[in-house]
Amino acid sequence: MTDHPDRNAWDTALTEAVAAHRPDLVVSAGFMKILGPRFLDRFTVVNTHPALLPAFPGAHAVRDALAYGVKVTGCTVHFVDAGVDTGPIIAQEAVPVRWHDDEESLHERIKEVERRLFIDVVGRLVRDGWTVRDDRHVSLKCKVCRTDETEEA
Ligand SMILES: Nc1nc2c(c(=O)[nH]1)N[C@@H](CN(C=O)c1ccc(C(=O)N[C@@H](CCC(=O)O)C(=O)O)cc1)CN2
Ligand SMILES: NCC(=O)N[C@@H]1O[C@H](COP(=O)([O-])[O-])[C@@H](O)[C@H]1O
Repeated sequence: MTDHPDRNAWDTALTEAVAAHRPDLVVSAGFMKILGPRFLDRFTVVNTHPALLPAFPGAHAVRDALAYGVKVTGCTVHFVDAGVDTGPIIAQEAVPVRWHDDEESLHERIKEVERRLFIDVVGRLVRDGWTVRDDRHVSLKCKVCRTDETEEA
């Protein structure tokens, strides 16, 4: 971002650079910048966040969860919208907080879950598709039974 005069110019440059690859889906993990409106208008973006949203949004989720004293945290895979970690939630998984945890140990345990969950969810999104109800509620399609997962619930 320091190579551009402002966020708008960065947003435009990033959009054009990624568009050259013609992605069907953009995924972000550890991308620590807020994506701009031009980028989000052009691409569907999926992000992994190291907390159980809506709890602990932002750039320091693991630190904030520890400071709050939660006993359970986790990770969230979500679509990215113009807000900060406010996009529709696709999947979540809980991770227990241990009494001896510090930010590094807890974050590493969360990452172990993310590495599996993120890959699984992105794979299912691109293979089987998804639906979003009321602009908020995401259902992954079940290829075998050809229904939305939530219809089975
Ligand atoms: N428009 C969006 N862009 C991004 C989102 C999002 O939800 N909406 N998620 C992030 C990833 N992320 C959390 O998962 C996240 C990353 C960074 C920040 C943040 O506050 N960044 C600051 C700079 C912080 C720093 O450099 O330490 C900033 O951009 O001003 C919040 C959430 C991916 N992009
Ligand atoms: N708010 C965004 C955020 O905190 N993202 C987090 O950065 C880590 C990247 O791990 P890595 O550096 O080992 O790839 C991941 O835990 C991801 O959820």
